[in-house]
Amino acid sequence: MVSLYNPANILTVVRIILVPVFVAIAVASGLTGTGQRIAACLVFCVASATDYVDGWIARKWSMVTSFGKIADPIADKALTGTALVLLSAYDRLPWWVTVVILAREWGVTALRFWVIRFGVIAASRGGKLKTVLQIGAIAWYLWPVPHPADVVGPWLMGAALVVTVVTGGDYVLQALRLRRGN
Ligand SMILES: O=P(O)(O)OC[C@H](O)CO
Repeated sequence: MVSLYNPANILTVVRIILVPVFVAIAVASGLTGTGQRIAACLVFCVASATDYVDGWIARKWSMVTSFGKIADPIADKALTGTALVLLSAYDRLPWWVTVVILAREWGVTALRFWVIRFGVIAASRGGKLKTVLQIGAIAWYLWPVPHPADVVGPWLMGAALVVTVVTGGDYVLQALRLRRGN
């Protein structure tokens, strides 16, 4: 039996703990100032990197647990959701983008709990791609690049948005299949 307190799960918890650290830096600076934005971006990237490492550890040393399957996506959503809200609050990203992504993310989380009696909906390949795109787009928006001339950021965020919505629909179908028992 795999211990709950394994390195993969501990890294997931570290990611959750880094969320308030990221918020503190972002709020203290109002996401202005080159140094502060670089600091916020670096904390965000380190926290995001734990997502890759915990998954790798869990697979390599067979440390996949039900806790990890549920907590890992929640930790991702806490981090990316917080970053999106802050970017919108500081006028760096339109609110509608944040609202659509948050609705999908927390809708899928609610869906996971709704069907938990029937089985666990683990992160799909599309879900992982979505997370990579979201992290890349958010990091780009946090980094102090010249925004008026920036075309990369909106394209990255647009791609993240499309994959976010499409994979959300796929999870709805998975949940319905689980409930039907096939
Ligand atoms: O799309 P989700 O909800 O399965 O989330 C995917 C995870 O964030 C990948 O680590």
